[in-house]
Amino acid sequence: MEISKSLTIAGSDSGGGAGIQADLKTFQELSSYGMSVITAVTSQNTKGVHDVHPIPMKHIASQLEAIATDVNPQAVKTGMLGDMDTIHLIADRVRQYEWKNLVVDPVMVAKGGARLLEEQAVSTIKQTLIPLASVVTPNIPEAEALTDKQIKTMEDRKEAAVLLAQMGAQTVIIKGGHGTEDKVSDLLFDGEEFTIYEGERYSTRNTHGTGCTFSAAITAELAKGNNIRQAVTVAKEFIELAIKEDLHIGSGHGPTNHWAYNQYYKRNGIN
Ligand SMILES: Nc1ncnc2c1ncn2[C@@H]1O[C@H](COP(=O)(O)OP(=O)(O)O)[C@@H](O)[C@H]1O
Ligand SMILES: Cc1ncc(COP(=O)(O)O)c(N)n1
Repeated sequence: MEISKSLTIAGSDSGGGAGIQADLKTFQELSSYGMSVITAVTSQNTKGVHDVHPIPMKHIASQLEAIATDVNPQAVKTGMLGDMDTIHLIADRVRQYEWKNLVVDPVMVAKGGARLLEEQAVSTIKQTLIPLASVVTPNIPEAEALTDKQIKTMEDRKEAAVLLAQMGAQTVIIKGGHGTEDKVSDLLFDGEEFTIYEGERYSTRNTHGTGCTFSAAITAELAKGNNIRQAVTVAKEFIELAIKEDLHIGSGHGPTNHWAYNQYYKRNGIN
């Protein structure tokens, strides 16, 4: 059996809940071999982001090259990119190496409020990365920033999804974690049809890294050859269980439980 390979291009979270660490844990749990290109090292814990050290461009490029000249990933995701130059570099290399199944998680601001992307770089994401995306996965504030639209209702979300598809993304998923409804609903638009993935909204502070984990799960499933709807179905179940069965680590916004999906299936005797 050929092993699927997934790559994350993102920031490191020393606290282990988001960024590269969440992505690699998710790839591992979903049986896809994980690789990483680190764009920045954050000094972070469940209480917030305390420091950010951007990785020099030259070294981001050499990490990308090291991967491309040896092991080809079947799916690639982006997370924290920091600035315009990094976005340009990554878009350029994704094209050059002909990497397919690009999942763009347009990370802008951490749950604690720290900016992880400079404000002027929002338009660079729109112009250079979204046109290459198989899937773009903004949360509601990110979708607002990318479309310059206020999003209050499901109709607003649908209009924003259409705008993001017009920017060139093949599939758009506007995540509903920041919504105010009792249920949490993620809206998928594939250029033709809307699908709403609705689930329980769990009341917990342990949601650090939910977006990273969700997009990493989509990436791992695409790397295995699944289509986007199959990938989102698994990713929804993975993130729901990771939030529901929370771990209570740290004194702030704790991480999600990356073991929960596999433990659930073991407990229920399903393989
Ligand atoms: N309290 C919650 N209960 C259940 N699912 C949630 C909750 N918060 C977020 N999610 C799910 O986690 C994923 C990430 O959502 P969101 O929080 O909107 O993204 P981000 O972490 O990028 O801000 C989505 O699939 C969303 O539906
Ligand atoms: C390195 C890194 N990447 C992404 C996030 C976003 O995660 P969240 O929105 O849950 O804080 C983060 N906090 N740190």
